[in-house]
Order: sequence, then structure tokens, then C-alpha cells
Amino acid sequence: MVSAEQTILVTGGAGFIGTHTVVQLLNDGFRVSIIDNLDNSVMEAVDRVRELVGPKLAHKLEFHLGDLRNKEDLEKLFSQTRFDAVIHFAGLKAVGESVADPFRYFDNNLIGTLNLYDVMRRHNCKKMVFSSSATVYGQPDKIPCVEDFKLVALNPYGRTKLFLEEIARDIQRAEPEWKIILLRYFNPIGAHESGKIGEDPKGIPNNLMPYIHQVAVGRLPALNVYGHDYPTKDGSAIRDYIHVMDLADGHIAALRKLLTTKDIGCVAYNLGTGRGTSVLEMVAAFEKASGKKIPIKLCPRRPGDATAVYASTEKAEKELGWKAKYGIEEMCRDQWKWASSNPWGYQSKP
Ligand SMILES: NC(=O)c1ccc[n+]([C@@H]2O[C@H](COP(=O)([O-])OP(=O)(O)OC[C@H]3O[C@@H](n4cnc5c(N)ncnc54)[C@H](O)[C@@H]3O)[C@@H](O)[C@H]2O)c1
Ligand SMILES: O=c1ccn([C@@H]2O[C@H](COP(=O)(O)OP(=O)(O)O[C@H]3O[C@H](CO)[C@H](O)[C@H](O)[C@H]3O)[C@@H](O)[C@H]2O)c(=O)[nH]1
Repeated sequence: MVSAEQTILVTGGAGFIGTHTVVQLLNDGFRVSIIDNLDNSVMEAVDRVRELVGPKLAHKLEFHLGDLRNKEDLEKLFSQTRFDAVIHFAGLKAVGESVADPFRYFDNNLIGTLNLYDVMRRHNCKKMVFSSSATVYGQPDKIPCVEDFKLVALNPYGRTKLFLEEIARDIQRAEPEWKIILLRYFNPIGAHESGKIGEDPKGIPNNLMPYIHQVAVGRLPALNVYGHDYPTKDGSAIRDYIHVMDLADGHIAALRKLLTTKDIGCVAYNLGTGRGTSVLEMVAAFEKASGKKIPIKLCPRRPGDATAVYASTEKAEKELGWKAKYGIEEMCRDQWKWASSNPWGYQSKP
């Protein structure tokens, strides 16, 4: 049974995907506690979530400043509140940074998650939704990517996701009462339609959409298009972009499955749209949505990038009853709403 009084712990809930998911959880009647160390986020994002859902629902949200690497932070939280399930977003996610400093990635993503499992089992909370990534498919031989493809890691960040998937399977095998859903996100972009919350990366963005966003508002001069000689229709690489609100709803669908279905074990689902869009198509769609010209520079391929990656969405549709609603047009519209009303993200212009 899913009841309005169920309480969900959201680790990393102040971040990009976390804030959007917390809004949907509160709108759905759940109580939510966030734990976040604000390493890649700001308190203002949580304040905006409160503002968005209104004072009545905002009462059902608690924020705890804490770090998953400190078991005491988790222990304190679990001894105060009985959680029905955990949605685990907290983690570092920059591929390049993980290559330069793998220790930081293993320490944060692996140790943080092991601590979380340990405290959860000691408090008998054994339901978890975990943020995995399409990065576990590496450079797939075939597309669309199907959940039972062989998994590989191409960099230390990807290795943390792959290890954490394997760890989840081992934990569930050893203690079958665990229910764990691994969600493999494709490329989340866009923002809440209000334009009040969105992605706000620190430093120069690594990912395509935040980079385009910063060019559009004049923070960066031009977009480097990495690769124009791929064997695709326009020579640029293809990805499966998914609206962050669709992704948030995918978490609610996974959570409902955890809370209502027996013996689900440890199971992975792709969260994507099943449609591929090239970098140049994305630039054109953003220009149309924003009315801004995005100057581009054609550059060599980025090392490690795959030609084309997109999801098979069949399993999530069938077993979670979830399907992405939005297309590229809405993703760019909402990204632009966020960009144009918050050109410097949550901060004012430095
Ligand atoms: N955004 C993407 O493109 C993408 C794609 C696939 C998977 N993911 C995964 O989804 C999750 C959420 O991604 P996001 O885009 O919202 O990232 P984000 O950086 O915006 O959010 C992650 C949040 O976790 C917090 N955090 C990190 N380490 C922590 C720790 N040790 N203790 C407490 N809090 C900690 C950060 O401060 C941040 O608020 C991550 O695990 C990421 O690897 C993201
Ligand atoms: O400034 C940029 C940034 C990106 N790109 C291109 O845009 C496409 C998408 O790149 P992103 O960096 O936005 O996304 P990736 O697909 O490379 O990877 C992201 O999504 C993956 C899931 O599919 C993993 O989660 C990974 O960790 C995460 O960074 C790629 O062809 C890339 O070369 C550019 O041309 N210019």
C-alpha cells in the first residue's frame, strides 16, 4: 500500500535531478527528508522547492546537511525517522574529474553508498531506488540499449556506477528481503516548467545542454561541437535526451513498485525516451525555443564518446507503467525558461 504518510529519504536531494524529484514526491503526498552535503548544490535550490510546492506541502520536507561518508550523519537521521524507502542520488558525476582524481570518486560514491546500505539494513529499511547511468553500456555494439546488455566501465565515474550496480545485486542476493531498483538514466536535461529550479553546474559545464544554456545567456562565447565526422545523418553524435520532469516521474513509478510489489529483487530499468537526437539537431531545437543564435565551433571528437546511444524503453513501460511524455521541443522550452529567468543559476551575477 502507498499511503500519504510514507516517508522517503532522498540523498542528494538538493541537486539537479533530486530537486525535481522532491517536487513530484511532495505533490504526490509523500513526506520527504533530504540529506545533502551541498558539495554540488546550494540551499537556495531547496528553498525554491519549498516555494514551488507551497507552504502546506513544504511542511512535509526536511533538509539535513550531512555527508554520506560520515556514517554518524546517517545514523542520526535513521534513529530520528523511520523511512519507508530511500532514493539515492548523492554522488559525484563529472567524467573528466573522475579520470583526474579517481580516489575522490571511489571515496565519495562507493564509501558513501556502502555506509548508506549499512545504516539502512541496521534500521530495517530495505527498499532503495539507485541512480545508475547509461554509462554502464559503454560504447554499445547495438542500439537501442536493452537492460540485459553486457555492462562495461569506460572511466572511474562509470566504474563507480558499475560497481554499485554489482554491489546492489550481491547485497540483494545475500539478503533477499531487499528490494532495489537501479535506474539507468540517459541524458537528463530541461527544467521544471516554472523555470524556478534547474541544473546549475559549478565551473565550465561538461555536458551539452548546460553548455548551450550558458552560450545562450552570454556566459560563454560558442559551443564546441565534439565530432562532425560520425557516421550519423549530420556527422554529430546521437544521444537520448530526457526531460528531467519525466525522469522525476520515473522515480515515483519505481518507488510505487517498491512499495507495492513483493519479491522484486534487484532490477534495472532504462529511463530514456527511446529517441536519438544529434548534437546539431539539439542546437537547432534550442535556437528555435529561445530565439537565440548559438555560435558553434566544429571540433574533433571527444575521447571516449560513443557515436550513438539511446534506450530501449520497453521494460520500464511494461513493468513500471512509465513512459516519457516530453519531446526535445519541451525540453528546450523549459531549459530556456530556467536559463532566461536565472542566467547565473541560483546565484546573482558575480
Ligand atoms: N545528470 C546526469 O546527466 C546523470 C546521468 C546519469 C546518472 N546521474 C546520476 O544521478 C545522480 C544525481 O545527479 P544530478 O545530475 O542530480 O547531480 P547533482 O550533482 O546535481 O546532485 C547530486 C547531489 O548529491 C550531493 N552529494 C554528492 N556527494 C554527497 C555526499 N557524499 N553526501 C551527501 N550529499 C552528496 C551533491 O551536493 C548534489 O546536491 C548522481 O548519482 C549521478 O551520478 C546523473
Ligand atoms: O560542450 C559540449 C558538450 C558535449 N558535446 C557532445 O554532446 C553529446 C552529449 O554529451 P554530454 O556530455 O552531455 O553527455 P554524455 O552522453 O557524454 O554523458 C552523460 O550522460 C551519460 C549517460 O548517457 C553518462 O551519465 C555521463 O556520465 C554523462 O556525462 C556528446 O556527443 C558530446 O560530445 C559537445 O559537442 N559539446
